[in-house]
Amino acid sequence: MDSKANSLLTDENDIPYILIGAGGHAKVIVDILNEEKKKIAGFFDDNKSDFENLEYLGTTDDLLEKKAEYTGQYYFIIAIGSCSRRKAIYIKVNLTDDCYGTAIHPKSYISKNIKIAEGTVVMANVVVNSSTTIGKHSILNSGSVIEHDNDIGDFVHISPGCNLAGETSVGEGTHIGIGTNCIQQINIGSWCNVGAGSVILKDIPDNTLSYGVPAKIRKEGINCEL
Ligand SMILES: CC(=O)SCCNC(=O)CCNC(=O)[C@H](O)C(C)(C)COP(=O)(O)OP(=O)(O)OC[C@H]1O[C@@H](n2cnc3c(N)ncnc32)[C@H](O)[C@@H]1OP(=O)(O)O
Repeated sequence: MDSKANSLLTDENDIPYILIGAGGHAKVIVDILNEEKKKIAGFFDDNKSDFENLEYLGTTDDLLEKKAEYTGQYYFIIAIGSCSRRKAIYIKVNLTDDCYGTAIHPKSYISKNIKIAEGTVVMANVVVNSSTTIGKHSILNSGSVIEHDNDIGDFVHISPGCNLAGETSVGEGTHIGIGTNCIQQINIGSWCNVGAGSVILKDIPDNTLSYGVPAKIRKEGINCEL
């Protein structure tokens, strides 16, 4: 890759992005970065070398080998929908946190009074209200509403059309299924899987599968981190 042009970069907004992953989730991130008028320098993927007319840069092993030449020149996003795979790639490529950027759709509403950590992706029509914290490498998928004073962990996926009421927390790696609603002041644990269309009325412990209206625990001790 020609990095000469990058030595002329002066504005942080001009720093090009590199995606790790080239599936359906990555396609949506490409759209968001295009909407944000960000440049995309290419992608790494272990299985696919042809994606959205972007330059193929190699496998994650290649990235591991060549990462020094990318550091400080690009923002990376791990563009993989699975929470456990996203974390596994994060551990494997071992880039420092400042190597990661965010992708935030311009047609989302994000309160100025919140924190979103590096690597996180916010899709179209998302609302994030005041005093909420979103961890790193998480996904707020299309049309989800994260109310005030939420605490969303790292590697979380809030699927399209979910509504989380105020003062709710979601632990690391948890996937909340499409169209789920959650009342206020609920604690959802780490590495949980909540099924589509659930209504969460009670706290959900770590490592559980829950679903239904109201959501009930269907399986304990699941380890979707592995
Ligand atoms: C942009 C994107 O695409 S983002 C991705 C969005 N995707 C999602 O949100 C997917 C969420 N996944 C689900 O809801 C899945 O059904 C899961 C994870 C909850 C369960 O999957 P599995 O463990 O494979 O369950 P399985 O399909 O075997 O179903 C077992 C039983 O639970 C029921 N069931 C499964 N999911 C649900 C649900 N969400 N709500 C109510 N009942 C359910 C099934 O009907 C079945 O009932 P039965 O035994 O009476 O026939």
